[in-house]
Amino acid sequence: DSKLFQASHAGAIELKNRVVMAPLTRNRARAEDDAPTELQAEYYGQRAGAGLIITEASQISPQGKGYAWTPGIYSTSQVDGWKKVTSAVHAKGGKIVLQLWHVGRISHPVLQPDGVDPVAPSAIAAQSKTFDGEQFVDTPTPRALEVSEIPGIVEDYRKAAANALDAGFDGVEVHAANGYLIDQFLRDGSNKREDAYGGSVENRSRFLKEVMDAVVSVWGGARVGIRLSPFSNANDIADSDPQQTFSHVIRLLNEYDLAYLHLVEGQTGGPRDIPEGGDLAALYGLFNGVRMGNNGYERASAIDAIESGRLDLVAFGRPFISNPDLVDRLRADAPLNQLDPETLYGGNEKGYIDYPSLDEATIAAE
Ligand SMILES: C=C(C(=O)O)c1ccccc1
Repeated sequence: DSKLFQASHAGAIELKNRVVMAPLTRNRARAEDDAPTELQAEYYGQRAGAGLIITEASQISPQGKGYAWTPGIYSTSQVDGWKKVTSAVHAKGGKIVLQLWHVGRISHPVLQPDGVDPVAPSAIAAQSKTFDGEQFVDTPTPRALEVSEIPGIVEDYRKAAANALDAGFDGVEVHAANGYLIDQFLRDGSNKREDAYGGSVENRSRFLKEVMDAVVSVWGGARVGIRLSPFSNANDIADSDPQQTFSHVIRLLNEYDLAYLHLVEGQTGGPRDIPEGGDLAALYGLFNGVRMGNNGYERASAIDAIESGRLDLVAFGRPFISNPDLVDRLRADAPLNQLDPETLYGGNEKGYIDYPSLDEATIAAE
């Protein structure tokens, strides 16, 4: 058996193998209250063969919502929904952490409470779109946050982290990637503030530090992971020197003794190329804990990444959508179900909980 299938850990979280289900937005939360239901419990329960499941991004507050039908982690009904999910995964011997999300400027007034403008570090629109439940709409120019509003958002992260603890998760992942709020603060393309939260890399990392202080105060570092996408331009995010910015960020993160560092390697869900001056290995090398890599991994490249020591854990996104039993298939080097691109986002159980596992598929083929 390859080391990919051997037991491991992410901080205090014991894992039965080194295969991680990456966070995947599927836009299927219950419409009236953005809460997970039995449908999500079935979906995640089917995928409990993963060493670790990271849930889809879940907004920490109504202000943190940026797409139709994504789940929240700020209300009682949402926590009750997530309890169904964690129970289903634990019943199958799985481990699961929740990804804490605030979209910042990647939203639209129709998705915001009272139709207000989305917020961000600076009033700079992303050249991006979001889905409002009917159609794709351009993300508008956001309102720049007042310094006085920042403690309230940090408190929303703390409360959301506490809600995830109540819901029975094994930990949480802070979503600091893909051009959402934390990433908007980190990168100088989106953060033009002239106060303590902007300018130097220390100042641009201040919001992240305050969020980590809050989340770690609830969970302890050993059950908190973080996702970064140093070289991605998802949602029109950009930085003039990502290697310097993220080297500073990773050194800052070392003080928390986190469960893991999760890096998107290259463009999110796209090419794995690293831009001139970028050095992924150097970034992983700065981190003092477990290293998790994602983006386009397959069986051979995942085995190589683990056995070469370059990574400790490998996260798979799209393969887990169409293969609930991905770990069994990778171990057996069995064929994988193809993904149906039409049912990735939105909809119901079709393309969500109806992908067959190996034994079902074999029986069906007989
Ligand atoms: C949370 C997302 C991310 O991190 O990119 C996301 C959101 C909408 C569609 C796909 C992915």
